[in-house]
Amino acid sequence: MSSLSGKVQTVLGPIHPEQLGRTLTHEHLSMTFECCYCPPPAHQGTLSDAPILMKNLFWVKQNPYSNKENLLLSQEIEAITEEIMIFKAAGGGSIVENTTTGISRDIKMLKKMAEKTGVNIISGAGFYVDATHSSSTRSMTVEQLTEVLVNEVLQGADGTNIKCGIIGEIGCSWPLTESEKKVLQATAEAQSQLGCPVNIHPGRNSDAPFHIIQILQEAGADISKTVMSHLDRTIFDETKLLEFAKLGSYLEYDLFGTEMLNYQFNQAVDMPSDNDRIKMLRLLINEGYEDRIVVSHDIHTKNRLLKYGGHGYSHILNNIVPKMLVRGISQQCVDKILLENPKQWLTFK
Ligand SMILES: CC(=O)NCCS(=O)(=O)O
Repeated sequence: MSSLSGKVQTVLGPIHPEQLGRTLTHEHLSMTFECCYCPPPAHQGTLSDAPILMKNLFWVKQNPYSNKENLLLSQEIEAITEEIMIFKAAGGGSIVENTTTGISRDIKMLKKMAEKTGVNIISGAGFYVDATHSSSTRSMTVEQLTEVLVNEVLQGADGTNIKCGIIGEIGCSWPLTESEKKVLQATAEAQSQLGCPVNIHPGRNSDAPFHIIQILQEAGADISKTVMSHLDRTIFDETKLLEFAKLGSYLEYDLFGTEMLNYQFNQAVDMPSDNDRIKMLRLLINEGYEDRIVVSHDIHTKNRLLKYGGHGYSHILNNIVPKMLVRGISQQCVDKILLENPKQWLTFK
C-alpha cells in the first residue's frame, strides 16, 4: 500500500476522491500524433499539407490522420484551455489525460491548465505503442521499465516533480510486440506496488483485449482497477463483448463524437455512431455491468475541438447524457458512469 492510498493524484497533488465530480476518463489536452500519420490517396495528396479550412473540414473529419496539421493538438493550448472551461460550465469536474511517452506528454502544460481552469487533471504514466518506443525503451528489462513507471507516479514525470495519477494509456499493437509485452508486465508490477489505476490502449483486433488481460493477470495486475479503452472500435460482437466483460476490467467507450465513414486505421471496421455506442452501453447495463462502464471522447486531433467545428470536451455532458436518458438509461446509472465509476477507478488502493 502506498502513501496515496484512498487518494486520487492530480497534477496539482493528491485530492479526496469526492472532489472529482463528473469525470472524463480518457482525453488528451496536449499531444502530437505524427506517429500515426496516414498518407492520403494520390489524388488528394495536396490536402495532407493544407491548413484546416472550412472548405476542407469535411475531408479532414473523414480523414483525420491524413492532414499533418490536424495531428498537432499541442498547438491548441489556448483553445483547449477555453474548451476545458466550457466542460466545467457544463458540469464537468475532472479530466484524465492519457498522453504517455511517445506522443509528446507535456505535464508542465497540464499543470498550468489545471491551475487556470480549476478542473482536476490526472496525468498518465508509461509508454504509447511500440512504433513510438525509443531504442532505450526497447532495451530495458521489465524491472527497469517498472522503475520508470513507479517514479513517474511517486517522484514526477519528464524531469519535473509533477506526478502521474494513473499508468496509461499503455499502447498495444496487434499483434502485440515484445517491447509492448514487457511494458504490460512492468505495468502489472508497478500497479501491484502502488495500488494505482491503469488504462490500456488495445490493438485493433477483437482478441487483443483478451490477450492483454491474460498477460496482465499472469504478471499480477489488479484487473478490477484496469480500464480497457477503445472498446467501441475493438469488439463489435455482443456475445464477445459480454465474454470480455466477465473478465472484470472497466469497459471504456471513449470515442464519443467520432462518426466517420472509413476508419483509417482499420478498413475492416465500420466506426459506430454515438447512437450505436449508447446501444452497447444499454446492453452492458442490462447485463449487470453498470458498475464497470466509463466514457470519454479521446480527443486527439484538432478537428474534434469546438474551434474546428468539432464536438469538444462537453459533448458527453451536453448531448450524450440527454440521449442516454431518452433511451431509458436512468439518471442513477448515468451518475454511476460519470461520477462513481471514475471515482472508484482513480482512487489508489
Ligand atoms: C490517442 C489514441 O491512441 N487514440 C486512439 C485512436 S484509435 O483509433 O481508437 O486507436
